[in-house]
Amino acid sequence: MIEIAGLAKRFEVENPKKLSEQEKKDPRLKGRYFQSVRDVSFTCQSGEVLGLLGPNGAGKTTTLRMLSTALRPDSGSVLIDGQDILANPNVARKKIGFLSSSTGLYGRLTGRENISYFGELHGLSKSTINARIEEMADLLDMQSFLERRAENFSSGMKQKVSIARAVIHEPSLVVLDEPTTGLDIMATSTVMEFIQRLKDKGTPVIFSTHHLDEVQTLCDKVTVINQGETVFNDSLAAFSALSDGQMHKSFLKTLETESQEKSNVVNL
Ligand SMILES: Nc1ncnc2c1ncn2[C@@H]1O[C@H](COP(=O)(O)OP(=O)(O)OP(=O)(O)O)[C@@H](O)[C@H]1O
Repeated sequence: MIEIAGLAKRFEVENPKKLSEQEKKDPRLKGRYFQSVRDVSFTCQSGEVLGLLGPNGAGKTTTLRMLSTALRPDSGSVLIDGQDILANPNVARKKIGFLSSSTGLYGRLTGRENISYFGELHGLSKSTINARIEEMADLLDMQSFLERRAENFSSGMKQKVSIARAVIHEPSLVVLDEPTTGLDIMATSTVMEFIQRLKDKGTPVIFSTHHLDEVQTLCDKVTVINQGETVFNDSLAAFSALSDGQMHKSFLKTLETESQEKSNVVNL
């Protein structure tokens, strides 16, 4: 189980001229700092899939990077199975499988070598790595390109190898930043089936997405972030009930939530 409470992260603005027009008007901009994440809280238990939603720039990636220890929060806590991961980042790296939206593959290595390299970094034996790769090659439909160099992979091939690489060590929590962005329908459904399989095994999965159909199909819980703050945190059923099952309307409704009402909506 993972418990996140009161996460916050601000960045120093190096060049205010480079801010977008939207960022210049954003209430999170305070002098020389942009408060990307102001107050984010949610929990995800064994066997649950949590969908993290929010408009562009809401703070989803920043939040997921803090969970994965790639970024250190300014305040707040992250507990995995009761362990404080901010105090024990190495424990966290063993327990979490993180798919970042920006990490690339090594182009000169084959798909297999890219995955294997991460397995070695995690201290797995050659035989364990090979067995895991075989299993994931089937689940993620990678057999046809596993021995090819990654430099000419399509987006779908890259994403499948990146996912396999992120979970090679069988982490107890999987965090995926927009896992299906840019993928075609076949690759998307393979990735979704893979998430479903993790769920069936009892592994909690947290993933960010802009695709509400994925949330409807896979998620038990929904967390919506707007301008760096949690504005909704409850079950999929409660999210759906905000607007008689019309997911996009539910989403828009959560964004209308005033801060004063937040404490009523956020149900930790
Ligand atoms: N290293 C950084 N330095 C300065 N500002 C940053 C940094 N990282 C993120 N931000 C800003 O913080 C805000 C939140 O960014 P983040 O990438 O977390 O949003 P997001 O919800 O993942 O958006 P999207 O849906 O577009 O991927 C954005 O305005 C972004 O420009």
